[in-house]
Amino acid sequence: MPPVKYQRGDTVMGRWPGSSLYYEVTVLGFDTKSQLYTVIYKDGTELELKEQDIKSVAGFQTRSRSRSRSPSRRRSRSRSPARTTRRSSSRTAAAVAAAAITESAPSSRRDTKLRDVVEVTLSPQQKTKPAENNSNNRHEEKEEKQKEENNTASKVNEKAQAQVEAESDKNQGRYNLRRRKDDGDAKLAETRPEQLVEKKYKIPAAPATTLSTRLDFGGKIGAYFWLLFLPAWVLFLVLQVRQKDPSLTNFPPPLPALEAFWDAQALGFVILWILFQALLYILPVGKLSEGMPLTSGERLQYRTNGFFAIVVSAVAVAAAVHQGVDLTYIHSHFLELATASFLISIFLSVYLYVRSRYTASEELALGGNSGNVVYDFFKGHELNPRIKNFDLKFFFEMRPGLIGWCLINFAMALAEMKLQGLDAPSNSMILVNIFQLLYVVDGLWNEEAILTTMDLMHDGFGFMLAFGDLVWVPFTYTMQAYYLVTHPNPLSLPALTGIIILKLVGFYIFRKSNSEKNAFRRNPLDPKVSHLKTIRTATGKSLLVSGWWGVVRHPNYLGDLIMALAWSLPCGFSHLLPWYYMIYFIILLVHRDSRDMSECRRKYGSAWDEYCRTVRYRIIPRVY
Ligand SMILES: NC(=O)C1=CN([C@@H]2O[C@H](COP(=O)(O)OP(=O)(O)OC[C@H]3O[C@@H](n4cnc5c(N)ncnc54)[C@H](OP(=O)(O)O)[C@@H]3O)[C@@H](O)[C@H]2O)C=CC1
Ligand SMILES: CC(C)=CCC[C@@H](C)[C@H]1CC=C2C3=C(CC[C@@]21C)[C@@]1(C)CC[C@H](O)C(C)(C)[C@@H]1CC3
Repeated sequence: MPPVKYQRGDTVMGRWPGSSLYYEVTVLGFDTKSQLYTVIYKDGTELELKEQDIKSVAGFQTRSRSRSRSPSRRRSRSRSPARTTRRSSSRTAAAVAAAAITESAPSSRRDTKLRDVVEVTLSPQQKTKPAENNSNNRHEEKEEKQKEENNTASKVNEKAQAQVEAESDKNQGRYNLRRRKDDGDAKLAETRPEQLVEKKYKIPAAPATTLSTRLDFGGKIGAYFWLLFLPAWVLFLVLQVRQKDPSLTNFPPPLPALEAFWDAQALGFVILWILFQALLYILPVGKLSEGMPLTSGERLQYRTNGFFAIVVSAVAVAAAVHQGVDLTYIHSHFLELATASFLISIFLSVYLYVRSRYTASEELALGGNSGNVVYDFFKGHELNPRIKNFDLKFFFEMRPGLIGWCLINFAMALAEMKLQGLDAPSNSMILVNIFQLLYVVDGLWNEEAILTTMDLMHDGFGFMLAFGDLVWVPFTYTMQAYYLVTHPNPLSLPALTGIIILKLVGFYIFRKSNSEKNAFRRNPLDPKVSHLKTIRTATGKSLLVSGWWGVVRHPNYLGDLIMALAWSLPCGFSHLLPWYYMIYFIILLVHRDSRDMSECRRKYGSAWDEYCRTVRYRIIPRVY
């Protein structure tokens, strides 16, 4: 086993996750299994870092000493990554970073015997008004920025500098990256304005479990559970919806013979469908969009021609129907098609896991790196698996399953007409079809926006997403349409109108909020979002605190949930089954919200806490 490079108690420079900024940290330990160092930043944030994200202090110090500074200023330079003072609070994060890398005095004065570390923090000047316009300080800021730009130390981080400068003229909130409380949900430690606070804290005896290693979904045991439960649940739903009376009193649904699951033709159709979508994806039609910067600073390119793909698919399906292809096959062979998709998702997940074992560590997702085969297989290890320019995660999330969902819904409408002897689908079926088609078309029209979502930016690609994209979406999101085939639910005109209004309201919130965040993440100076208030974070990125993202922390989830309600209502209240999506979606989004909270807290430290204090509710204003 190679020797451990940095020892417990060493003071080194650690990269701030998600950025290329380095701050002074103290090594708390090294986990041989995960090969990660647990380090503590001066503000008290504990993280796990890979060896390549750690550098010795010496390399940084050589560039810094040429600066002449007043003692007080020098003192303030030795603080935590995001520390703010009256003068420095308005500096760019890169400048703060430059500051952070220039001095190392306090913790190098550490008494290693006592294992104490001196933490110096300065409270923000206007902590109670985090998102106010700091225009009075503009001139001072510019001067300060100019000085920082001339400083050779700031060159260490040119990329971050450029990114942050793009945001520097915006309304900026002030933040304080203090030592975080465990329940950092908007509860910051009391701070005294304009006061230098010296704190001492002990290095824990053993490396603390940090947020970056916290395993989601119930950890390793949970991964086993979900691997079995998710396919079993899809099977249950598919068998249940086929029943004449799909109520829970008829549980469990009768299990069909093994042959009923398998149909080679169904497998062939699914493979053809995926290949057809892949072909549309690689066609040099449509825009090439850039993803968010990776930790390396690189940006991947994505062919965002999803709208083109769904239009061509619709034309192809219409042509096939016109040629006499009976799409009700999808209804009558639902189980076989689901089984075929499941097999493909297993095959894909195994491929993804195996290739992730040979992938360079900087291309791996932060999660899905537990060292446990089952957990990593489930959660996904590689962040952006690609075959040449073919991005697998992007493709599978946006194309075969999503467009397949609309195809299945359409097939259900035809099946309803056939089985109920109708000339046209029922109003309920039309609503469900149009609502969900609108959702998918909107997603594909705004395909670029997916590049700023959690899945694309943070999650690895493994079984969970592969199964989610290929099985879960097309075979469970279609439950309402499937249910309506044999369970008609006539709607009165007022009910119909009410449901349409509800859908439109949900859609408006969903679209506006997603577009606002996407526009902001792509270009904070975009006139559509440049007037919004923000909080700057130590990574150089800012957080919106007004507009939609100032109402609740996940306005997009709120809109999505309202739409989900509008999808279930056309099915009436006779059975729970068509409400399954609504119930599942509440659980999914509440869980996603808490995952995102942890991730953002890890990334943004107390700037995130500040955001949470300002925007108190997660999804539903004044309720949750
Ligand atoms: N139908 C379905 O099955 C599902 C639909 N969805 C929908 O997909 C969409 C995307 O959802 P999801 O990926 O979960 O999450 P979001 O699109 O909400 O992305 C979360 C990220 O946004 C950034 N962010 C959070 N708060 C702010 C802020 N105040 N200002 C600026 N950026 C902020 C953070 O990333 P960073 O700071 O790193 O940029 C955070 O990690 C949603 O509309 C959701 O409803 C999601 C799951 C399933
Ligand atoms: C239980 C289980 C297997 C969960 C897997 C979750 C996935 C099904 C979802 C995770 C995020 C998704 C998104 C969409 C579909 C469902 C999955 C893959 C999405 C593509 C639907 C269309 C929207 O417009 C969207 C683009 C915003 C959305 C993005 C997230």
